[in-house]
This record gives sequence, structure tokens and C-alpha cells, in this order.
Amino acid sequence: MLHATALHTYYGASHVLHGIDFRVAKGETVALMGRNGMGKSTLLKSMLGIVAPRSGKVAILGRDVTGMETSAVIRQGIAYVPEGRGMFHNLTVREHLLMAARAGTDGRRDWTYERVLETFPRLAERLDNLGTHLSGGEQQMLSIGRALMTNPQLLILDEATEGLAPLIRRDIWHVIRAIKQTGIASIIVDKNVGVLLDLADRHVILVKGEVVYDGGPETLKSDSSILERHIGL
Ligand SMILES: Nc1ncnc2c1ncn2[C@@H]1O[C@H](COP(=O)(O)OP(=O)(O)OP(=O)(O)O)[C@@H](O)[C@H]1O
Repeated sequence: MLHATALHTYYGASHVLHGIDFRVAKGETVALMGRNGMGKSTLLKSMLGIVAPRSGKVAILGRDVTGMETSAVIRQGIAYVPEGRGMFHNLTVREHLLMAARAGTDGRRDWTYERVLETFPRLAERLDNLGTHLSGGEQQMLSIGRALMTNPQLLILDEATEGLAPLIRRDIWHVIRAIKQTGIASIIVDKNVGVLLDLADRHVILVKGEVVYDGGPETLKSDSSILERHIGL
């Protein structure tokens, strides 16, 4: 589905990604892990063309998207929910959702307005509210709902549960599990390692812009020293 090879990314003179290989298979849930500042967001942004990698390649569904504008990369079937949610202050919940609606790259329209509202009943009760007048949890639901309206094949969630109350967080994880069941692939960055170990098919751990672990959850569960060393648990 997505395949990045030998990515090197710099911010000015600062070398942040050191030749990263990263892939996501169709329908696969990949947890991207690592301490603060290790390069997780930079890797996501490099693959999406938000930050230009100095070298390396990114392919989506076999198509080379290296160097493409972010909007063109996204149109290959990707929905990106960045840290911080990005609501428009002058649009209502209804407008945010309808504006995002489109068929998937394969023509699918599984995620309709009605289905998104069934998935997030709280949004259905707030259709006329401005996005910026929602609670943090509701904004996050709207962000994910908006992403689903594009019928993506790959959903990227960067810190989707950050700063949310435990009950709201639980609701968001519930929805993320439901999305996984529908066969949408995902890349999830999140600090809740316990949830990720149960949810993800594969885990990739970054340390200083390099991949130090790429494998299933079984090894991480049976050998706790890997998480202790690289995540600090
Ligand atoms: N726009 C930028 N300009 C310069 N340096 C940056 C920029 N964004 C990130 N960095 C630096 O690049 C490194 C990787 O940051 P990045 O945000 O990718 O890490 P992260 O693993 O996503 O961490 P976090 O969980 O804190 O977001 C850090 O040293 C950070 O300070």
C-alpha cells in the first residue's frame, strides 16, 4: 500500500531522518513508536510531501509519489489526521463533514455522511456547532470523521488521543478498532503503548531518525527490554 525507501530528511543543517525504510501493507495497522523528538512526525510529513526529504523514495499503491504536492499524495487514497486537529473556525460540523466527502480511489463510498454520524453520535447532536466550539474530544472525532468521509485506503493518526479525558479516549480507540475491522490500513502514533500492543499488526520504533525495531507485537510483549530501552517504559 505504502512503501518508503531510504528516506533522509533535514531541517536546515539538522539531519533528522537517517535512511528510513517504512512500509504498510493493504489493511495493515502499523504503530509508529519512539520517544519525543525521534522523528515520527517528520517521517509522516516526509511521506506526505509536507516536508521534502533530501533523498529517498515514496510509493503508494505502486505509484511513485516522491516530490509530489501533498494534495496529490493524499488523493492516492490517504487521510491524514495531524496533531492538533485543524478545524476551520467558520465551518459547522455538518460543513466540515460534507466538504470532505468523496469516493475512494477505488470508487468505494463505504463511509457516507450517515455512517460517520452513526459512528460518532456526539457529532450528530452538534451538526450546527462551529468546529472550534467543540470540546477537544469532539474535535478529534470530527477530525477522524472528516478523514473517513474521503473513503481512504490508509488512515494516518498522529497523537489522536493526546490530551483527552479517559472516557473520550476509550471512545476514540473503540472507533479506531472499528475502522480497522473495515479493512482500512492505518499508521498510528500514540503514547498509549499498551493499547497499541493489542491493536497493531506491526510496530516500528524510531530512535534518532533510525528504525531500531520493525516487527509484530509478540516480541515486544515477550521481551520487555526492547520497550524499556527505546520507549522508556
Ligand atoms: N520544523 C522544524 N524545524 C526544525 N526542527 C524540527 C522541526 N520539526 C521537528 N524538528 C526536530 O526534528 C526532530 C524530530 O522531530 P519530530 O517532531 O519528527 O519527532 P516526533 O518523534 O514526532 O516527536 P513528538 O512526539 O515530540 O512530536 C526533533 O529534534 C525536533 O526538534
